[in-house]
Amino acid sequence: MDIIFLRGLQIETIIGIYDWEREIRQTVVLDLEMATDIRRAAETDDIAHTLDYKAVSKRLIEFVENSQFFLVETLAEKVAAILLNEFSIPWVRVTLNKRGAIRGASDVGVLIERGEKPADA
Ligand SMILES: Nc1nc2c(c(=O)[nH]1)N=C([C@H](O)[C@@H](O)CO)CN2
Repeated sequence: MDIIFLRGLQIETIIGIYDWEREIRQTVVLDLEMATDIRRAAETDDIAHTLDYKAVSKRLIEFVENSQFFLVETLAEKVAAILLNEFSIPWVRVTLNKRGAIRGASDVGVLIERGEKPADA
């Protein structure tokens, strides 16, 4: 199984359970691992035969910037669903970091895996 990864995608959004969090935008950081067979693209050297990580980042920036969820769990689940359903990715690992949300901790968030890992061809 091959993986296309995208790390450290910072997006500003409304997220949080407290009243003050509904009034401001906070940064979430996405790390993505997306199962994709890259061999055809490597043979043909053609973007049409692979997952376009630029298209993924554009779609997620647009979605997350316009979202207003309370929980990091909900946002991570929605991000995973977009990847599986709109980009036909069979398996994803999504790490959503609400950096700095907990005093004394550098990072907090969720890591989820969704879909089925393809068997190696
Ligand atoms: N499991 C979770 N716990 C908490 C969340 C969350 O989204 N999932 N959110 C908060 C607050 O919004 C926090 O991030 C603000 O400091 C608290 N716990």
